[in-house]
Amino acid sequence: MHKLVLMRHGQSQWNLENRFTGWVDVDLTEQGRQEAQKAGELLRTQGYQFDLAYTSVLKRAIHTLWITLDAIDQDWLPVRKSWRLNERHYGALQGLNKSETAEKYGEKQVLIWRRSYDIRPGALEKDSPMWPGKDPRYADIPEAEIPACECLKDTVARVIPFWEESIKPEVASGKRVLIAAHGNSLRALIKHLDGISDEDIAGLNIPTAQPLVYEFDDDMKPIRHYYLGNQEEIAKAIAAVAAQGKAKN
Ligand SMILES: O=C(O)[C@H](O)COP(=O)(O)O
Repeated sequence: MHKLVLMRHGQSQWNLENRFTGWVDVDLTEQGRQEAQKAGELLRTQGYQFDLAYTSVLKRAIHTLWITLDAIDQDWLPVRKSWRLNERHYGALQGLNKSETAEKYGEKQVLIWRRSYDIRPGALEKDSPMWPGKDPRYADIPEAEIPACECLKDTVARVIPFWEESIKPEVASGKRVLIAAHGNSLRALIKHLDGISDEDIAGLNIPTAQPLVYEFDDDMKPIRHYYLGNQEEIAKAIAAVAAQGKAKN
């Protein structure tokens, strides 16, 4: 049996402000750092140790991983960073407040932008300061692959090859792996692992900084998965993520 631990980053500044974030490199809030610390302490008390970690190239996930590894005294752990684990790119929605966007365009439209499988939001213009093509961390991505926006299907198309080619073989070889990533890059991976339909994935929301354990058989077939933390707290956090797209008035 093989285990894998997935974890979304802790609360970010734009989570707190309820803004579409995507590839904008915002940091954790103090609460987000505390959430990461609590997750690390939970992993430590339950005896988790790792051989390898993966994360994105966005600081909210990287800092979550740093804090978590420090809490389990594994700051030394090898870490592989990839843009393929980045949050889904929210295009022209990035920076907009989700509730205000729901007031302007309707909650139904925001739900479609947030949770439909293959409907993209508006694209960023290439002259936008948020266009990733000028960011040196993405210098190795062919221009044609640099996203100006993504639907979840696009995120699946970049996450799953990375899972199959890099992460899955390490887990299959017996390495204990921790992935610190983002709500939608994890939704893309979980959709693949659990065989969730394009329709049903709309109902999946991931709370911040809650360790999610996957167990696989020796053929890497998922056997079961479970959150380690307080189940009532996790259910509330999941509901809060789902409600982010509600209009205030
Ligand atoms: O990028 C963002 O806005 C969030 O991290 C994920 O947003 P969502 O839960 O609205 O998809």
